[in-house]
Amino acid sequence: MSIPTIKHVRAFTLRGGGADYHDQGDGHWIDDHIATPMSKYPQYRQSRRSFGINVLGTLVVEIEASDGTVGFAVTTGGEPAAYIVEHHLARFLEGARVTDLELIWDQMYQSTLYYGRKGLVINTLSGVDLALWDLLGKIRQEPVHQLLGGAVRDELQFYATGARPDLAQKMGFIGGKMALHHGPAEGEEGLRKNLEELATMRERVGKDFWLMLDCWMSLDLNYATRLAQGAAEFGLKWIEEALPPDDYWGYAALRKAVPSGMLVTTGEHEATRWGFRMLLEMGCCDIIQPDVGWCGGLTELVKISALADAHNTLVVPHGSSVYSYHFVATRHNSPFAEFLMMAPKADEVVPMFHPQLLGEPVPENGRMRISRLDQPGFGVTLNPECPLHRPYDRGARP
Ligand SMILES: C[C@H](O)[C@H](O)CC(=O)C(=O)O
Ligand SMILES: [Mg+2]
Repeated sequence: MSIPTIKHVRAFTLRGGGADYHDQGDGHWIDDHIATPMSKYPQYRQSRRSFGINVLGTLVVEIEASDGTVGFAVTTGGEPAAYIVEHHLARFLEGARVTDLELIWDQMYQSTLYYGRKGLVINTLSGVDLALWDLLGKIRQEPVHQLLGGAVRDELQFYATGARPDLAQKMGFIGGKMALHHGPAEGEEGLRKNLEELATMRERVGKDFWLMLDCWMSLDLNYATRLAQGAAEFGLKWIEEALPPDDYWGYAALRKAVPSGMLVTTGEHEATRWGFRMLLEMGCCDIIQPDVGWCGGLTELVKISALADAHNTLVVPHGSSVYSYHFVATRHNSPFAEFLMMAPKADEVVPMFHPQLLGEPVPENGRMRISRLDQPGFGVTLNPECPLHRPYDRGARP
């Protein structure tokens, strides 16, 4: 059986929402006084865009096979990621077989170790890996969830991340996760406001609806512990990413300090099996939340998930739309998924990577039938109305 080879790899950039979901306009809930590690500087407190959260933009990776099939993926990374793809990573793909996922992953990872390991480089590698899975699915005419071993359930269930868990409840989601608004630099008054916002939302949604707080790396152990203790009264289900990602010791201590029954979650800014090994072996959290577009791609997420399973830890991937849906469908230890509310007021369901993808499925009544994912590859196409820019064009290969 002849297996197509990879003919050409191309990297493009795109602006305006999509995979770089923080790249939104004024008045969006996702940029409205959200606590961050930069909140200690008053001038960077009101807007995350003010400190550059959206400087990178979206990276689009396209991989063309010798039979003319093209796979693609989007992630965060923009122009510097495009440079890494075109000038460094492409060499490990062009000429390889489209089935060489493990070999290509290892070569991309080992060859960038001296400047990579986490962050931008692993985002980039993840984008390439996802594009390769898309290509393989298209060549085999199978959805990625089938390539992964097949779905273990008929539908996905979602919680919603956004400013309005009360509306998410009406839309059928199983829970709502709000961004924390005030960090330690805003003192006792900020802490009180955080708890008041939670109390108000609990009153609106009633007793049983899940409510979670996303702290986006903004707290210290003392503040996080006091927040968790204060939030217990309002039935907080989990406290997310309370501490900087490198503070494994802080997470382990926080997990012991939170009120019984409250979960500690983290991992969206962690990468590779080696990073997640730290979280798992140190007992840092109850749920890990890798982002498949940032943690090393699908090839790596499968390994991270197996490691988590052996530690009796759930894997609920961060955001990432179809790239997460195909994965969650296939794992017993991923019982539900996240849906990021990208409508500016979080008052309606719009596709998570809008406007960059076409054919991106969304939850209906908080659920999605797996059959919605039954298209070759990840089942999405690039929206031709979003203008692609190829900053490091190496031209077409013969
Ligand atoms: C709302 C959070 O600050 C962030 O923008 C998204 C996130 O961390 C999550 O969905 O989880
Ligand atoms: Mg988060």
